[in-house]
Amino acid sequence: MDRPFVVLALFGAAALVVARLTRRTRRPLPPGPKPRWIVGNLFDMPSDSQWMRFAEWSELYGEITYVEVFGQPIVILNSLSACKELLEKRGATSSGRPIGIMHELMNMHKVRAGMTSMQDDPFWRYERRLTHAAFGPQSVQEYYPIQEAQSVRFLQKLLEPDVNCKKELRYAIGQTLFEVAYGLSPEQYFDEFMEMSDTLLRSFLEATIPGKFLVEMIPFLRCFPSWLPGAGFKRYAEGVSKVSDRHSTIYFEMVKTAWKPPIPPDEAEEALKWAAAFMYLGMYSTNMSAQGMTLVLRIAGIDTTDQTVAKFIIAIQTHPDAQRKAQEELDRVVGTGRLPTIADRDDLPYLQALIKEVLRWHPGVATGIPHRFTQDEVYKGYLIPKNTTQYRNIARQANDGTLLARPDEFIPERFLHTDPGFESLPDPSEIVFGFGRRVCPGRHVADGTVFLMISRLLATYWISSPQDKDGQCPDVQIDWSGVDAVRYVHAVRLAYNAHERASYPNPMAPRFTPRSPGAIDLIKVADTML
Ligand code: HEM
Repeated sequence: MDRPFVVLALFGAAALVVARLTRRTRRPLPPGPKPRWIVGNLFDMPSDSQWMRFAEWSELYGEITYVEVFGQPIVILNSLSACKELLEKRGATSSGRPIGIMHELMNMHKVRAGMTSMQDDPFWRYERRLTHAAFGPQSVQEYYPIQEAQSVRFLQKLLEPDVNCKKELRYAIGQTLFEVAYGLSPEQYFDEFMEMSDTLLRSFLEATIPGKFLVEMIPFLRCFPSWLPGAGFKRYAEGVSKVSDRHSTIYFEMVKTAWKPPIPPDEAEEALKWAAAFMYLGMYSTNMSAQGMTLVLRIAGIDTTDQTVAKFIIAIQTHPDAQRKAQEELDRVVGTGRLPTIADRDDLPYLQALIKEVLRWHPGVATGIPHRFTQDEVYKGYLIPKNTTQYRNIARQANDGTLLARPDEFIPERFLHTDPGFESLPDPSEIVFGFGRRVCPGRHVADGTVFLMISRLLATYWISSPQDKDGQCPDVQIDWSGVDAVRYVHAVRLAYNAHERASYPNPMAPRFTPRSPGAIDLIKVADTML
């Protein structure tokens, strides 16, 4: 970074710190690592594998850790009970989002990324209401035919020689979300859209990492022209902003004539009225709130769901016993003459336990999407000042050694609650989708997609690691150390790529072998039409 730029940045930060120090603190702040002068805990903050550092802090400081970066207060909620108390019971003061300057510069704030980056205000509450109408537990039943058709399409693709499994999986999940959100499929634009969604999600999440972009701590830096040395963040944001624009514009143009809103017609009319109000207030630069809403549903929903099914595929190759047990249950309950449907779910306890373990094992959104406290709060005698940014250590909660034995291992049986001591084990879907008012609104959609994909894969294929030229199955090596919201995606891809780099005869890991000639027939005749 350039020297004048650093001097100005430090000057701004010093002003912030002085302002903060002069504030009278009535109660102690929660414990945490000692901050340095001006920069605070900047150098303590990990830029990746955040959840692991946060977990180390939880050993030292307990269920809530306090840090500061350039005067910006941050708390990390490590325990489930702190999350439930502060995010669910006191959701009225803990459901804001940090004011994301990078998100604004990347053109995601208020307009493009829709509700994910909106504040806890009437507009956001309205969008949540619409989303609930479209994706609540009852409404999602309408999408089962879409999810079933896409799962069949995926099974059929796997019959083809040299199929690229990860590409086809992503395609199936992406198409499901497109059809759910817009009632149509983008067909010729699909690859381009998926690539853009990838960029947008990665940039969105990167901008939530504390200390990653100085401008988040020192807002006046945003006024610097992008050609100035050291203002690389602005050039980066401009690049992402172009992707945001293209993503929205083409897609909206394409769907505006054919859009079947995923909400009842009277609500759609209401949405248009609100959109007009947004435009009037300058909150939406163009078009309608539905654009932002459905855009974020796709971006927030594709990678998370794709990686959950990918995680299953990785886990199951190395756990043949779990695979065999789930298949025995499916054969007994569903039989081999048809594919499983959502209606079978309640009769498949082992499969349900397996899916819970997939959700729990290395959760994808490891530290959640940060919230902001909109008022001072007091928790167990500690002050959490207004405007504090807050992370949840979801990955640690899912790996809490006091609640479950051998947390690193993949053990579906732990959710059958047959072992003494496991009775109090929380359901992972109450952790990995977040908490309180901001809880993931797409969780019931994800639930259906994940169940249909996993149950149908197990019903028809035996999934194993690829063999090398000597017929040996190499171990799947995954570097989980980089797991957090951003890196997780890379970790799963690494697992696939490891095989690709090793150039096995079939480079597409893993191997899907139809379980029987009957299974092949079942896949071939299954309907992909809605
Ligand atoms: C297994 C799949 C999924 C996981 C693990 C997941 C997880 C999460 C988490 C942890 C959050 C943050 C909650 C918070 O801020 O406290 C979130 C937010 C969100 N998710 Fe999901 N999600 C998944 C699938 C989906 C799907 C399929 C959709 C869309 C249909 C979706 C749409 C959203 C949206 C719009 C938000 C932002 C909500 C807001 O800010 O009010 N997610 N998700």
